[in-house]
Amino acid sequence: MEKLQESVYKLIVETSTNLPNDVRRAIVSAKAKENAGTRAALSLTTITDNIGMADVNVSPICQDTGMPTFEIKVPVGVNQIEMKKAIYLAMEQATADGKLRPNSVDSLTGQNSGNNLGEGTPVIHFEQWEKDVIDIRLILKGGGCENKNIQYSLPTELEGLGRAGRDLDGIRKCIMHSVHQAQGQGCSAGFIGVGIGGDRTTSYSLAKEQLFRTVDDVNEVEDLSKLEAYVMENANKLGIGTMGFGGEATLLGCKIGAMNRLPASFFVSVAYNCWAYRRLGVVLDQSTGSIQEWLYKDDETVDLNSASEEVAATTEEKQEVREVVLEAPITEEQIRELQVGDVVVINGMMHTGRDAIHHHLIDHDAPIDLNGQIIYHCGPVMLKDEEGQWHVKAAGPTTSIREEPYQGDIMKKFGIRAVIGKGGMGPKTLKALGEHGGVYLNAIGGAAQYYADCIKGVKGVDLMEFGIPEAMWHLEVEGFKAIVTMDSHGNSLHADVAKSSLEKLFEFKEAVFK
Ligand SMILES: O=C(O)C[C@H](O)C(=O)O
Ligand code: SF4
Repeated sequence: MEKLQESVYKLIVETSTNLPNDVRRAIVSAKAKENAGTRAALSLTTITDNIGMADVNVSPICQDTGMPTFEIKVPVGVNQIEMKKAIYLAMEQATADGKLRPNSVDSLTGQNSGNNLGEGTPVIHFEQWEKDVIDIRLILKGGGCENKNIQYSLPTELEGLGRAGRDLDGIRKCIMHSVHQAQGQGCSAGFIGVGIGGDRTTSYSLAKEQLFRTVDDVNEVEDLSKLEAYVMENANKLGIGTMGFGGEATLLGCKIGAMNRLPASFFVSVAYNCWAYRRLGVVLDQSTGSIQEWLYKDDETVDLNSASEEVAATTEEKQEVREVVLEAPITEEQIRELQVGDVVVINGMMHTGRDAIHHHLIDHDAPIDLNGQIIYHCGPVMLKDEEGQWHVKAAGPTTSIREEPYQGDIMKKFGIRAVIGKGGMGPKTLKALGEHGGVYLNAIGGAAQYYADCIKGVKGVDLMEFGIPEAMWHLEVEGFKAIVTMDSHGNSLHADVAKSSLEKLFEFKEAVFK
């Protein structure tokens, strides 16, 4: 198995940097359905540009390279202990090369292991089979979409949909509800895997297994096939849209599996995967470990730009967008002029801050003067060169709602004027934006290459003890674009979309599968 480590390394790099064709086709076809010039179409263009940049740069599509999960089938007699060792070495190498972000954190101390290895990371599942080759599939599913997974225990009452019983229609309601509760926070438009039955653990595993089916795969079970088709048609009527900005494309794939359950239990588990649906596989020679075949790859070069031009030529509808250039330090007056829908173009400095920093700043001083400054909710992939200079390898926004308990207080305490993130924030932050004179800017989740390209210099780093993703990086940017989705006048696009999509969810209350 002398080639095994190298083969696994290639699998990791390709999975992190090169989105499979079935996913590309789904994204391109979603883009074709959005009217040119709308926020949804512009977001999808950023996403397709980002996919292309990751190809060229051979760098992570999204900075969150997720929980690496290997599903492996081996012939009887293959040494699984040796295989694990090779996987660990490949993981370390991919992390050192900036293809994976160091993502394994001690749950009690918060210490980042730095090499993506640790208790429970990576996830490796082995299964024996009768074939004489090794099949390794890898999924890199990020934390933001993982947080939007949901499990239902039937029967239950669902907001907007009423009673969900222990039948196909109850399952239908759970799935519709799951898409609604995710809103844009898992970087919609997304893909869902659904597991019906099992116990709480196996139900979720079954849901995740569905994510290994290709987007165009048709379910062999007739009832499930009908349900998959129903969900694809109707979840997209909720109007949540890409990034939760509203629009036609909310869900790009739905795959459902069922397994037996206990008489007393009836679980429906939904695994939500963002548009950055990174999963690939390889078939390996069992004696050398060399790659014989790639899975989820085909020879087509999917044209990432085709759809937008076609639609631009045939549609007249365009949203008028006002562009405002900002450079820190920003005054309260500048912030008060901004309205939901404006596009802000940022030049100059911004500072990253996410979970650990927000927790820290509540009862500590900031390492720099943050008055009038911009905080970017981002945990980048960084590499240090031989001269000790840091370089940004990937730097998209993280889900902002996690900072909801802290954000308003921190903005007021330090005089911060703008925060950039994705998925929006809640009423506490909205109120603080009004009182203090602050703004929330939504960047496109997952577009880590696109934003890394706007970062022209790393001017320093503080609080490195929190690990690379959680440290405070001081970044100089040029032409960094984000959309005002919460302003200082009490307006929130996120609250509006949550409300209108809930009203639409009510329309799916009546039984469909009797
Ligand atoms: O950890 C991150 O960088 C982002 C995360 O995947 C998220 O979606 O919030
Ligand atoms: S930031 Fe968005 S695209 Fe990236 S892993 Fe998180 S949910 Fe996925």
